[in-house]
Order: sequence, then C-alpha cells, then structure tokens
Amino acid sequence: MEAMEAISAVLPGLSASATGDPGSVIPGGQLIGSLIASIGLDPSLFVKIGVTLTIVASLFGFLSNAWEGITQISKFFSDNLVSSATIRSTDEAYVYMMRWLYNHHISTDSRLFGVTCRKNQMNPNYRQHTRWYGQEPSDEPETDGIGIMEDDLGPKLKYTAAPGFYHFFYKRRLVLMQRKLKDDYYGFEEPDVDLTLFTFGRSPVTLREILEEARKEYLMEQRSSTLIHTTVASYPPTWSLGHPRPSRNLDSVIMKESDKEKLLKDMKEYLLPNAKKWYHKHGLPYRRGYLFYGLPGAGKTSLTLALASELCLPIYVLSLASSTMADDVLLGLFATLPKKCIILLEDIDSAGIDRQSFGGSGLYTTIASKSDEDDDEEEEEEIRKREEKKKLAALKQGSSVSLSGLLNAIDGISSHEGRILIMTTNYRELLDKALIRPGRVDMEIKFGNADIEILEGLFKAVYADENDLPNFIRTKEKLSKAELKEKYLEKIERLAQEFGSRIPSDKFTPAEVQGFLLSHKSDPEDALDGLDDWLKSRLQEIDIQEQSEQKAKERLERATERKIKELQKKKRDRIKSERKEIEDEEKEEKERKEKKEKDEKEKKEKEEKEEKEKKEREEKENNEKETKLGENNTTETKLTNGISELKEKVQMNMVNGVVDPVSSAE
Ligand SMILES: Nc1ncnc2c1ncn2[C@@H]1O[C@H](COP(=O)(O)OP(=O)(O)OP(=O)(O)O)[C@@H](O)[C@H]1O
Repeated sequence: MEAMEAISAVLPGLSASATGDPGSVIPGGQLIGSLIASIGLDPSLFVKIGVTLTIVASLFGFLSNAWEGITQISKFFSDNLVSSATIRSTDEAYVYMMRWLYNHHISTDSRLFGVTCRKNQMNPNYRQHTRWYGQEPSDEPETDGIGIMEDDLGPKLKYTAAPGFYHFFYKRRLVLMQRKLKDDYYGFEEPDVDLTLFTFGRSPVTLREILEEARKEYLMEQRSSTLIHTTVASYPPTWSLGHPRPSRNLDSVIMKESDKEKLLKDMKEYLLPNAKKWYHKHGLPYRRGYLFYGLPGAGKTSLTLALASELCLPIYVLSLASSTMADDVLLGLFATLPKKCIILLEDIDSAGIDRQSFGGSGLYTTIASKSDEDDDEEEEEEIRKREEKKKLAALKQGSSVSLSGLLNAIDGISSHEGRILIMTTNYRELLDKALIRPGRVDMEIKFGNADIEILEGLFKAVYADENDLPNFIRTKEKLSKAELKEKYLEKIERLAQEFGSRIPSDKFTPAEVQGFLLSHKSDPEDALDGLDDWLKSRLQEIDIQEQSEQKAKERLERATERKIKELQKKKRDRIKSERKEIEDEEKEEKERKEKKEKDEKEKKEKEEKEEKEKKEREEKENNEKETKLGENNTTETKLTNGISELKEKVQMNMVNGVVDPVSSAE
C-alpha cells in the first residue's frame, strides 16, 4: 500500500490506473506499477535516482557555463591585459632564451622537468651541425643553452623544464612561461618546442628587456668562440648556425711569420671603417679574396678559424665537393650571407670537374679547339693534365657546381660586398685561371710540409704553454714561479731546436708532426725520446708509400704514354688516310680530266672525220651529180640530136610520102 502511495506521488497517472481510476494519465502506468510491485523494488529508489540525475545535470550545466565564462575572461585578459612573446625552438632566439633561463636558474629547478644526457636534445636543426668536419660536438654550451658536462663515467644528466606552465620574477614583475610541444609532434621525431613568455599588462617592454638581455648575454659568451655556419641538407639548402667553437689563437697556427703578418694586415685594412668608401671611390667592388693552397693537413682550415677569431667574424663554410651543391644552390647561399663575414669555400678544384672531364667547355674545349698543327709537346702535356684530372674526378664525388656558376656566385650581382672570401684547394695547378685572377684572389698563401721553422714552432706550440707550468722540471733550487717559468721556456726552446734539427725538413705535414707531439703531450723530453722510433717507422711508411706512388705514377705515365702513342698513331693514320683520300681524289680528277680531254678529242676527231666524210660525200655527190648532169646533157643532146634526126627523117619520109608522121616520130 505504501508502495502504491509512493508511486502515485511520482506517477499520478500510473497510480490512478493502479487504483482503477479511469482518469489515468499515463497509458500503461498501471502495468508498470504492478510490475515494479511484483519484483519487490522500492519505487522511492527511482525517485532518488531521478532527483540525483537532475542535480548532476544541473551541476554540469553550471560548470560548463562557468568554464565558458572563465575561458572568455582569460581570452579577454590575454587579448587585452597580457603581453606575450613566442619563440620557436628552430629559431636562434630560442637558444638565447634557453641559455638565459639556464644562467638564471629558471625552469631547471622546477618540479616538473625533462632529463637527458643526450646533446642537443631539443633542437633537431642544430644537431646536424655537430657533424662539422666529422668531429664530435665538444662540451661547449649546447643549442638549448645548457652545457653538457662530463665526469669520469660519461656525460652528466641535464635538466630542462618539461612542457607546461612556469613562472618567475624579472625585476619584480611576474613572468609566466609556457613550453609547449608543437601540435604535429608524434613522438617518433625530435620534438619542436614553442616557448611563450607572458607578462601582465599591455606593455611588452619587460618581455623585450628579457629577450634583449638574453641575446646580449649569449652573444657576449660567444665572443670567446667562433660562430660557424654550415648548410643544412634541406631543400633549398640554407645556412644554419652550428655550435660555436672556442676561439683559436692565431699564434697556434704555425706558418711563416711573414705570411701570417702580411695576411692579417691585409685583412685588417680591408675591414677598416672607411675601406668601403675607398674601394667605391676607386670604382672597385668592396670584396677581398684569398687562396690557401697546398697539402692536406698543412693548416689551411686552422688559419681560417684563427683569422675569424682574431677579426671577430663568423665563418660560413661551403664544400664544393658536396653532392648537394649546385650552381643555383651556391648562388642562393651567397645571396643570403651577412654583410661582414668570412666565407670559406673548400675544395674549389672540384668546381667544374665534371664539365671538364666530359668535355662540355673549358679546358677540354680548349684542347679540342686547338688545330692539328699545334705542337705535339703541348698536346702531350694537355693529355697528361686530362688524365690527371680524370683520376682526380674519379676520386671525388662529382659536384655539380660549374666554373661559371662559381664565378657568378663569387662576384655576380647577388654577391654581397664586405665579405672576405677564402678559397682552399689541394690542387692549385688544376684551377682555372679565371677563378684565381686578381680581383677574385688578391693574395695567395702556400701551405707545404713542415720546414725547420715550422717544426720548432709546432713543438713550442704544444709545450710552451705559459699557463701550464710543467712538473717535469725537477730542481733542488728554490725558484719562484716566474723563475721556474723562465727556466722551463728556455728548456723548451732548446728542445724545440733539437726537435727541428732531428726531423728531415719538408718531409712531414704539420698535422702529422702535431699528431706525434700530441701523443707525448705531457712531456717534451718523452717526445724527443720517442722521436727516433717514430721517424724510423714513419720514414719506412713514407718510403713504401712513395714507392707505391712511384709505381702508380709510372703505371699512369705508361698508360698515358700508350694513350699518347695511340692518339698519335690515330692522328698519323688519319692524316695518312686524308692524304690518300686527297691523292685518290686528285688522281680521279686527273683521270676524269684526261678522259674528258680524250673524249673531247675523240669527239672532235669524229666530228672532223664526219665532216670530212660529209664533205667527201657531198663532193662525190656533186661529182656524181655533175657527171649525171653531163650524162643527161649528152643524152639530151643525143635526144635533141636524135629528135632532130628523126624530125629530119620524118620530114624526109613525109616528103617522100612513105610513112605516117606519128609512128615515125615514135
Ligand atoms: N700550420 C699548422 N699549425 C698548427 N696546426 C696545424 C697546422 N697545420 C695543421 N695543423 C693541425 O693539423 C690538423 C689539420 O689541419 P687543417 O685542417 O688546418 O689542415 P688543412 O690544410 O685545412 O687540411 P685539408 O686540406 O685536408 O682541409 C689540425 O688539427 C691543425 O691543428
């Protein structure tokens, strides 16, 4: 009964039916009521569920409206009352900011943090540059601004703020920071991150101050390093900043002092503030070019790096031997160079190799265009050069940069003024003259094997480090630090001279000698002790190498000789066959002429004969005619005479009356 009352409270129609009230509002209510009653459920449960659902629904509605309201308010705030700056991790400014955050201990000590021991974790773009010259990245500050330190066990962990919201105070102002992964990051590639800074208020001044401070701090730090830009293998290739390399002291490059001084003076003069005006006044493009040529490992790249450090210029490195390099790419890269920089063009001999090897234009066109009458010697020399070039081309992966493409890039319209161009090559003799003519190359520096001066210099460069006073000077005297240093330097000077005198001059590259010294870097005397063994083994190696090179050279010479002979034979055969052709032609011509003359003669004779015959025939005919005429005349005369006789006879007969006049006449 109680149940029925409850039901009737919730479902009046249903209860009405149940009680047999004909005024039931819900059809079937009676049936549902009796079903609920029959399974013994308390209908008030439904009431409670219904009420709860209603409350939850209302709460959701309220919350969603409240969220909407909050979103609107926050949007209003961010649109009107908040300033923000967003930096992508692919941008250089990101590096400045991350370094700044690291320096100021912001985000690295946050509760949520990312951890890695890998280098350059956050920036895939920059990571590519660590492959510069095949070297492993050093422990210099990385692109996400955090230096990796190593302990004895290996790289230490580094901490970065995880994606999310952080806050910090800058000049007593609250700054919010959000690190957010790019939306299209799927987890299997390196994450690209957006860093956004917010300040309250409509003025962006605080944010700009932070960014400017970060930029200054970063660039000041970089002053002690050289910024090296390389190309990224994207399409089209673009410049990208690699991780900075520690500045290289010019003194650490051992070469002829006079060359070094001359070069530095020239570059400094070129970079003087009024130099540009001077160039323009004299109608010259404001550019300067240098060629460093010679053996590999003799210091060309080292000198470039040291010059960049000395002159505080960034370096832009381009390798023409790279297979991705092409004329249009080169032009594009030159066009985007900054106003003052060093552009280092490596392996310039590889420009145009393909073209020359396959005889498009250039050297081989020149050969081809030479007439056959040229000196054999000259031709042999050209063939030799060609063989060498082919060999070289085979050694290198073909670059598709043509000579004209390179020249265009160097001093074409799109080439910026103000830059210093340094070209390096191991094969100066293979360069096109156009490439190294004055105006493109204003100064050349040759790098060769180490002579005695360089050997001593290399020794001193490794051991005479004033900051690194050695422990190998053992003396019982009590010496001050300065005295100890002097003594040490004196000793190094002596050892350097000994070192220089014991190594054959011009036999080893500076890189080789440096390699040996570095294997004894903690003790100069140790280096001298090990020198004989090293020299013996190296000289043996060099001997073997020279022998095999000699053999290869001889093989090449023999092959070249054979080729030259073949070509000469071909040439002789060709000349011979041409000569024969000419002779045959001349003979044919002569025969033709003779035949013609003969034919003409014969024809003439024939004509003459015919003429003669004709004449004779005519004469004969005439004669015959005349004879006939004579005969006719005789006959006529005879006839006339006969007729006269006959007439006379007839007349006589008539007179005599004997004959008929007609038959007598017949
Ligand atoms: N003249 C030098 N003075 C000091 N170090 C040198 C010198 N030459 C070579 N080295 C050392 O040898 C190594 C190779 O030198 P570097 O790369 O400058 O040679 P390179 O002439 O540019 O060679 P490549 O033609 O192969 O590019 C470097 O580690 C460098 O420090």
